[in-house]
Amino acid sequence: MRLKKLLSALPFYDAQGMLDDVEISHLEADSRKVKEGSLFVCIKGYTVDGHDFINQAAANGAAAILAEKEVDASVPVIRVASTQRSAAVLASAFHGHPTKQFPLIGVTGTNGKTTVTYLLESILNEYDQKTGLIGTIQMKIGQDAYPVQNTTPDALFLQKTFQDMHHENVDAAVMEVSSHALDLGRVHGCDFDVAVFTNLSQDHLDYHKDMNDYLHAKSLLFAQLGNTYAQGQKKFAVINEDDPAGAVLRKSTAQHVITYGCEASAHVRATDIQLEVTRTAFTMETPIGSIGINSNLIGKFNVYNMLAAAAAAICAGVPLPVIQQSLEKMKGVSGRFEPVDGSDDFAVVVDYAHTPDSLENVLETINGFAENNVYVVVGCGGDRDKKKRPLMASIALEYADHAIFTSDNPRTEDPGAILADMTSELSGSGFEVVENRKDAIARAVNLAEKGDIVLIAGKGHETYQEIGHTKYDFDDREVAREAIRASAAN
Ligand SMILES: CC(=O)N[C@H]1[C@@H](OP(=O)(O)OP(=O)(O)OC[C@H]2O[C@@H](n3ccc(=O)[nH]c3=O)[C@H](O)[C@@H]2O)O[C@H](CO)[C@@H](O)[C@@H]1O[C@H](C)C(=O)N[C@@H](C)C(=O)N[C@H](CCC(=O)O)C(=O)O
Ligand SMILES: Nc1ncnc2c1ncn2[C@@H]1O[C@H](COP(=O)(O)OP(=O)(O)OP(=O)(O)O)[C@@H](O)[C@H]1O
Ligand SMILES: N[C@H](CCC[C@H](N)C(=O)O)C(=O)O
Ligand SMILES: [Mg+2]
Repeated sequence: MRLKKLLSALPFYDAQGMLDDVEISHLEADSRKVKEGSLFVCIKGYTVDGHDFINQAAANGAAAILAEKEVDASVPVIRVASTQRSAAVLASAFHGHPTKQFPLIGVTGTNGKTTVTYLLESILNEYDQKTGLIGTIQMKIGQDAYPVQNTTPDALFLQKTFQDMHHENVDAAVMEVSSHALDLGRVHGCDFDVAVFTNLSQDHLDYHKDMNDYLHAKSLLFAQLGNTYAQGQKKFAVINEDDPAGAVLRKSTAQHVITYGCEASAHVRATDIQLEVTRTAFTMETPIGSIGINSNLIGKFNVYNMLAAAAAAICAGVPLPVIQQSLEKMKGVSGRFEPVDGSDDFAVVVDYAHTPDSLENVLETINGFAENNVYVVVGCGGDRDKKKRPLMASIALEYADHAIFTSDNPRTEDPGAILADMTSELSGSGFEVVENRKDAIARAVNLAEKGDIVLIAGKGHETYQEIGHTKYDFDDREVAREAIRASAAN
C-alpha cells in the first residue's frame, strides 16, 4: 500500500522526507523482524525504547519510520503523538478494517473473561457460525489453534489476525480485552459490536495506580463502543448488574445496555439456582423468554459467566434454544475448576484463581461441597501486583482447613520474598510454606484423606513455570496426577 494512502487514516502527522513513491509492504514494531518495505513503528516500551533501533530497522530495509520523538533516519519519518495508538489505526487501515467485516465481541473484567469467551465460542458454533477467538489460553480461527504471548496481543498482531480471520470466513469473533490492552491502546482500531463486563476486583495494582485507574481502563472498552448510532447498526454493552462497577461502566457508552445478574432488575437473570458438586442448575429469565439450564460448570461465579455469555449471544441474535443446548453441552474450560482423576478417596481440583476474589469464589464453592477437610496449594506470581499477596494468603487460610503456600511463576523475583509477602500478616497455625511447587502439591496429596478436597490454584491451564526468564515444563494437572499415583503406591 502507498504510504500516503495509508496515512490518510490519521488525522494529523508531521512528515520528514519524500513520501510520494513510498510503498509499505508490512507494519512492524520489532527492528529485528523488519523486512524490505516495512513501516517500522517505534514504541517506548517498559524495557527498552524502540526509537533506539531505527538504524537497525533501516538497515533491514524499513521503507519509513513511525516515531514519537524527533529522530534522524535515512528513510522518511512520520511523527505522531502516540505511535502505539496511531499504529493501531494504521494497522486496521492496512489490513482493510477487518473488524468491520464481521461482528466482534470484546469481554473485559477482572475474572471470567476466558470462560465467557469460550462459552460464547461454543454458543456461536452451536448456531453454525465459524468463529475466531483471542485470549489467555490461545488464539483460534475455526478449530485451528495458535499460541499467544499476551491475553490481548499488540495492535499490529491483532489487526493482521483479524484479517486472517476474515480471509478464513469467520462469521464472528470473540476476544478477551485486558485492562493493559485498553490502557496501551492495543485495541484502538477494533470495531466492537458487543462489549461485555464480567466483574471488577483487585488485581494489577502494579500497573494501574489504584482501583479507580483500573476501572477507568475497563471503561475505555465501553467508550469505544461509540456514542452515535450508525444507520441500521446495533451495538450493545452487556453489564453485570450485581457488580458495583457496572453502574459506572453503563454510563461510559450511549449504546444499548443489557444487564445480567441475580437482581430482579437485570434483563437476563438467574433464579432458582441449585449449586451441586457435579452440576449447576438454574432458570434463565430473559426479555425473549425463559430457559432451564443444567450445566457441567461448577460454582455460582460460573452462573454469572453463563449469564454474561447468554446475554451477549442474545445481542448477537442467537435463539434461546441454541443458547440452552450449548450451555448444557459445554464441559468446561481447560484449567478452570478442572478435576484431576486418580483417587477414589479424595478430590483434586486445578483452577486458575490468581486474584483474591477468584480464590475466595472457588474456595467458597469447594467449602459448600466438602465432606471433610479442604486443602489449598497456592502462590502468587512474581513481577505482578504485590498488594494481592497477603490478601490471597489470608483468604486461603480463612476458607481452607490447611493452606500450603508455594511458588507460582516467580519470574525475576526471589520466591522466598514472594512467600514472605504472602505470609507477612499471618499468625498461628493452619498453614505451611513449601517453596517448591511440585513438593507442595505432593504434600497436599499426601495429607488428603477420604472425603477431602485439594485445590491447586493459580496456574490452571499453564504448562510451564516461569523462573527467572526461563519457562520450564510444568503442568499442575500432570504433577498432581503423578503425586496421586505415588501416594497410592506407598
Ligand atoms: C507491560 C507490558 O504490557 N509489556 C508488553 C510490552 O513489552 P515491553 O514494554 O517490555 O517492550 P520492550 O521490550 O520494552 O520493547 C519496546 C519496543 O521496542 C522494540 N524492540 C525491542 C528490542 C529490539 O532489539 N528492537 C526493537 O525494535 C519492541 O519490539 C517493542 O516494540 O510489549 C510487548 C510486545 O507487545 C508485550 O509482549 C509485553 O507484554 C508483557 C510480556 C507482559 O507481561 N504484559 C502483561 C503485563 C500484560 O500485558 N498482561 C495483560 C493482562 C493479562 C490478564 O488478563 O491478567 C495481557 O493482555 O496479556
Ligand atoms: N465470574 C467470575 N467471578 C469471579 N471469579 C471467577 C469468575 N469466573 C472465573 N473465576 C475464577 O477466576 C479464574 C480465572 O477465570 P478466567 O480464566 O475465566 O478469567 P480471566 O478474566 O480470563 O483471567 P485472566 O485475567 O488471567 O485472563 C477461574 O479459574 C476461577 O477461579
Ligand atoms: N494474566 C495474568 C495471569 C497470572 C497467572 C499467574 N499464574 C501468574 O503468573 O501470576 C498475569 O499475567 O498477570
Ligand atoms: Mg483470561
